Amino acid sequence: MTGRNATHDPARRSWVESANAEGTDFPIQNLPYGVYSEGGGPRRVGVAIGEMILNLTAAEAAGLLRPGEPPVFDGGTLNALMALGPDEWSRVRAAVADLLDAKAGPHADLVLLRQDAVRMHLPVYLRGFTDFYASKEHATNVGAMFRDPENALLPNWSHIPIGYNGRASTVVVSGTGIRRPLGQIKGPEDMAPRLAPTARLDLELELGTLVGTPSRMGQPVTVAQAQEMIFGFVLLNDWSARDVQLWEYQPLGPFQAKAFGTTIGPWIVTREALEPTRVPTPDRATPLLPYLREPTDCNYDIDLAIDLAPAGGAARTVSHSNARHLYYAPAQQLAHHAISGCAMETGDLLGSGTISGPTHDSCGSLLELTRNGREPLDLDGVRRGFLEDGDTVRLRGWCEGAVRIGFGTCEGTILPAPAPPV
Ligand SMILES: O=C(O)/C=C/C(=O)CC(=O)CC(=O)O
Ligand SMILES: [Ca+2]
Ligand SMILES: [Mg+2]
Repeated sequence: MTGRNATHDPARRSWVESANAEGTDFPIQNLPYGVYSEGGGPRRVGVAIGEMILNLTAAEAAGLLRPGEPPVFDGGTLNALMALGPDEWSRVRAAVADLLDAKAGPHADLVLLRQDAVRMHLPVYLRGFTDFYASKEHATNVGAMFRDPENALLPNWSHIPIGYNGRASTVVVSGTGIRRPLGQIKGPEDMAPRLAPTARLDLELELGTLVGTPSRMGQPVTVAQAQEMIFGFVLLNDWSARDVQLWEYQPLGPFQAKAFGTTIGPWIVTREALEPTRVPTPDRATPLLPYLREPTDCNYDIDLAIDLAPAGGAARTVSHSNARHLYYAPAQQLAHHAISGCAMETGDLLGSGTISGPTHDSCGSLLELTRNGREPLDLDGVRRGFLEDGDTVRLRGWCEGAVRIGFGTCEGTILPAPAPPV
């Protein structure tokens, strides 16, 4: 489904008053999906509306969504809906919007809860996690620091979306503590490697793409088909241990430096909600091979921000970026992932790669913002090169169009390292 429909109408209002408030991330035009529980009860699928969550598991059981069809909201994840494909995603989205429309008014079978009264969970049973490297600014900045400032971008970068296979097992929902990892470290002055807690713990500002429709093993997909396979997007923080990374990454890429934790936001903003914010990828001097060419605008104009708070201190915004800087759009990443015949599955997560913009204050990692720790940030008197125990990182994302479409927040606090195994 492309183009605008009634679910994008900026004049539409909800009977849930907080959804009509200026500045809310969750007006009736957004309707992001999440999974929550209340008081230790079972997991429910819900949709964010203003400050509230609408219980879709209950709405479906009451016959208000997809009447007569097998349920999709009773499994405690979004996977069953994601597997149904774009036509059904649109129909469900339109039905949820109708239930919440100001003209409808509350219905006795609709269960609304306050978002601050529930616990959020991973919204999807994640099958795989692949992380890309798709911001030219980030790749240039890191290449200059880790390798050669004269040839910062490796020759393959302008032709191929570079990626590595991450770990779905340690993808966690916003609010989960992140334990400082142990790893092998060998600095340039060290005679031998040692096992130690990372001293260069970093964050990475990314957008996560969730695959809905699967592809078959042995069967490549076009960029246009890949676009239709995407169910939605989440904020994503790909925590990274830079000292571990530098020692381990050649020749096969990051391994333990990025396997200890990846945080995603609780709300999946659907691709359909973001339709009005589509923009083209940046200009490129090197033409892409035909299988990677963008048939129509495949990037999204999503403002992004990083807030950092030391333990007990106030949060400061340390970077502002935008997903439109991605040189390879999510659909191009997905088409590349499937070109070998690699099967993509419902519940696969693709990290965009760190999204850095063209200016220093739009960099998406501390590695770049502090120039590898040499120029620490000043957080109201507290200096930070890399993350300390107790620090909290919060990512935010939003689109400022005719209406604001927001992602909520993606947060994590650093916990002290474990004792080494003996
Ligand atoms: O340039 C390198 O050697 C590695 C850079 C990264 O940190 C890899 C990564 O996670 C990709 C990204 O987030 O853009
Ligand atoms: Ca990354
Ligand atoms: Mg990770």
